[in-house]
Amino acid sequence: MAKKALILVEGTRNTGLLYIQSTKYLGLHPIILSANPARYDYLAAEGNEAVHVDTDNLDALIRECSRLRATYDIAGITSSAESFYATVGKLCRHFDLPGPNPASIERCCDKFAQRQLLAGAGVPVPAYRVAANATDVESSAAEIGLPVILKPAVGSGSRGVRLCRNIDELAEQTTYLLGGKHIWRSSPRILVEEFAQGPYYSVDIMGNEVIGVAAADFGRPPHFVFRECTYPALLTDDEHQRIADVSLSCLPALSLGWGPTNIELRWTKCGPTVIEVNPRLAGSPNPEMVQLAYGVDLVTEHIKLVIGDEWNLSRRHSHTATVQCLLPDRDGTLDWIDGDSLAAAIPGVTQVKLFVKPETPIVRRGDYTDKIGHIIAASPTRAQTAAILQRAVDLINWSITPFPTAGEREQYAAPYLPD
Ligand SMILES: Nc1ncnc2c1ncn2[C@@H]1O[C@H](COP(=O)(O)OP(=O)(O)OP(=O)(O)O)[C@@H](O)[C@H]1O
Repeated sequence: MAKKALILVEGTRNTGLLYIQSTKYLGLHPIILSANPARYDYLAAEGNEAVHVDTDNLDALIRECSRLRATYDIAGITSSAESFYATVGKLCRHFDLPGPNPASIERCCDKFAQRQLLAGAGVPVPAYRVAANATDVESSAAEIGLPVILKPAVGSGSRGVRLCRNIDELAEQTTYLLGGKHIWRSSPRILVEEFAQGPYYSVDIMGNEVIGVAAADFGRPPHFVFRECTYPALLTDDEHQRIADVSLSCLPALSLGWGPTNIELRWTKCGPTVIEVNPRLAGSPNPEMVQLAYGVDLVTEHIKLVIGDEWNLSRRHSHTATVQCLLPDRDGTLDWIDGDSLAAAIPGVTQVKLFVKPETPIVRRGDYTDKIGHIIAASPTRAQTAAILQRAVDLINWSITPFPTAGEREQYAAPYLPD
């Protein structure tokens, strides 16, 4: 009998590995299709099967999956990467496998189209405009009123997202987005949005069911780099219900509801306001934290759905899990970083990850790549988790020597390619 395999189209820095591990846990053989398998260090390290293919080309992907079908029983196709999730939907349709609706995913990934659909359905969203040039940005900001958020209409990881508090910041960010530093995959479109002020919440939905709600905060403005995130968010029953209701109202508005959806909100003076609907699982470490807090393994349950099995979303416990991100306070060369082993040895610390090695240049871009590591702690109570995490964080130290010349900073701050 042919071996059962799960095809993963590309991946993400951390969640991709979770998908591989869950695939194996379910007794399936993972096969990764990638335009550049070398970009995932976890592929070589674990001896996983990777096939080199142009993942931007649907026909090439169909050919490759057809070829693999000669050897394997393909149980399902999925991805942890948002930019390939619509393609996954098309592949699933082609091979008659369970999968997301590709048209819904495509619409949802366009933040302007998403805003229009949500606003049209009466879901609370910040005021928004779309702009293609500096003049449009200025007039949109004038209509909405400062402060505003500027962000690319398509993107993830907070890349290019910035709070603009005055005209100078607005001009600076417009130049950044349109002046060649930001890489656009299609013609530039900038969203200009009202700054929805208030606490931030992230909601994990599977199908039509809210599984978890986290509260998070960010490093220093004008950027939005996650600093800390806790499951479950501290909410009254009524607040939880209002967040769940607004979140679930996004699904019919966007024709979503198959598999995982992650919704980001802020609780403004008008109540829960939707910042973004992501038509996929939240990125790592959220799935790990959902497992610690509620005992539900979202990645494994997603794969069960993908291969046509029944998922089990029942909560097994109610703990508090918090991640603290390690954010550098300056640019320069990382001389050393230590304390990770000591921190990891503290009971209740479940994960200590460092993403950088000594001698690495650190250039903060104001997005998710600024994180140099994170620590996760979990325990049955909120107070205990906070105390464990504080002990662990206090053990991690590092030193960064500023770059000697501005030129050196520029050299490392060269534009980077999207995932
Ligand atoms: N209009 C807004 N009002 C308030 N905060 C906002 C607004 N737009 C974006 N943000 C903040 O910026 C962060 C990143 O924005 P957004 O989610 O749109 O970008 P992204 O690139 O899709 O990021 P991610 O992949 O993390 O979801 C949000 O988590 C939110 O905290």
